[in-house]
Amino acid sequence: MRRKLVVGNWKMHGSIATNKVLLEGVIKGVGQARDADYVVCVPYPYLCQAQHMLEGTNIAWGAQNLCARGDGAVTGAVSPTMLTDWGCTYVIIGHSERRMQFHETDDTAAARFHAAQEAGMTPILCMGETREERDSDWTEFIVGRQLDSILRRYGPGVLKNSILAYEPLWAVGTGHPATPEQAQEVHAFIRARIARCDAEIAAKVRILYGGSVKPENAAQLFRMPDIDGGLIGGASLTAESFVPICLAANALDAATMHWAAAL
Ligand SMILES: O=C(CO)COP(=O)(O)O
Repeated sequence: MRRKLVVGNWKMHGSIATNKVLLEGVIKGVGQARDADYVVCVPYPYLCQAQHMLEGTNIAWGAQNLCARGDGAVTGAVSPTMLTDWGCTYVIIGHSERRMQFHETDDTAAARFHAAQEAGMTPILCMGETREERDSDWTEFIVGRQLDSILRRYGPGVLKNSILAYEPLWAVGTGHPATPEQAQEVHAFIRARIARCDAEIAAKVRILYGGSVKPENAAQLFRMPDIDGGLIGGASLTAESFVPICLAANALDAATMHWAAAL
């Protein structure tokens, strides 16, 4: 039984004042929801604020990227141990915006994925195809390649302490999410590909869906058998939209768990 997980990716949004309102709202709305896991991935300058406000709550915090190298002469970069110093337990790796705008590759994503784990954090590896790639029927080729960049280097064992996220680029920030069936199809593909290496790990790894998840569509997406929660961009920026998404995951999980326990 996989616990649902909802991760907010604030991207490059926020200020000390607006974060305070947002986090207070999320703590109030989600504080009692114990049947799923919650994380917010904030811009680096706000890690201190996130730690200060979230320590002792049921909401974890993380970063949106890291440098694979240890402390050293790398101007502008942030090392894994700097993140753990601020209590980060999660870090997003290989987001499509990093791949497209900062020329990150499968290779650098793999190195950062591994560096995050070495520092004791849980990496959230993002994968997904563009609209053109989907229209050309390349979805499985692209997502398979992105997944294999990790599997081929480190083997399936590294997935024990990691999260995978399917984020089709055509759904990110567009207001046009994948249908639950479209997302499920790719999630099942990812799980089956891992199962070829290790069936037990494949059954346990959590795979999130990201791309225009909103309160209106979260429950339908989270109900699919291979969708274990969401990676939320725009809708994670206000408590009014983020809390209902978190609660959708919580309610589903509680309901399924009770159902499973009754069997
Ligand atoms: O990129 C995303 C999360 O990482 C998804 O963004 P949106 O929810 O704004 O589509």
